[in-house]
Amino acid sequence: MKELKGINVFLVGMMGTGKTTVGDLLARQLGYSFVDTDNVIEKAAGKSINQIFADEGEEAFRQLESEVLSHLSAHTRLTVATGGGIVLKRFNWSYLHHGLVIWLDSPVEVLMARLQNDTTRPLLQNDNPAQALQTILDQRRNLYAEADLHIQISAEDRPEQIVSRIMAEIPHKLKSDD
Ligand SMILES: Nc1ncnc2c1ncn2[C@@H]1O[C@H](COP(=O)(O)OP(=O)(O)OP(=O)(O)O)[C@@H](O)[C@H]1O
Ligand SMILES: O=C(O)C1=C[C@@H](O)[C@@H](O)[C@H](O)C1
Ligand SMILES: [Mg+2]
Repeated sequence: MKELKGINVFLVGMMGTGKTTVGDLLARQLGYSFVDTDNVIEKAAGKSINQIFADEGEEAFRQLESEVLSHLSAHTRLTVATGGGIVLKRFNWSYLHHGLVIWLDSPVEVLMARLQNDTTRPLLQNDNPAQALQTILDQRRNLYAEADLHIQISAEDRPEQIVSRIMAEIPHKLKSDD
């Protein structure tokens, strides 16, 4: 899309909101390459995110996440699916704000329905994952809201529809910033 002038697009939002799923489709539509920071971290570390959290702890994971983000920011024409917690470090925003940041915002019930049988999110491996999701969203809502574009997602929205909405919104967003 020519209006973007090659700047990177970052998808932020809660676990299960669809950053990886939507990001891959969006990259194709934009003619961009797709990168997922969680996947890059897993490949670089040679182990799963669960294993990184178990062996080294969340803070070590967050350090790796910042390093990956800083490396990616040397490139252009990327659609980046970020980890749900990328917004937590103020430092990360110095990279995110060089691109266009899109918040994919799904209600906790939708996230829960999607992730209830998923064991790959370490922060949800506890007795009450629905409560954990709600607590995390409450802590991060104001941070996600710093995104340039807010896309609200309901249970019926297919990934292709979400991509269409994003494609329609991007030119408006860039124009209004002129
Ligand atoms: N719009 C959608 N409709 C139905 N299912 C979806 C939709 N978006 C994503 N999913 C499904 O929800 C699950 C979580 O999606 P995804 O892995 O893309 O989320 P994420 O935001 O990347 O999460 P994380 O931050 O943990 O990496 C996957 O099983 C995916 O297939
Ligand atoms: O929301 C979060 O804190 C996380 C989301 C995932 O993308 C992974 O980065 C990891 O499971 C942590
Ligand atoms: Mg993901």
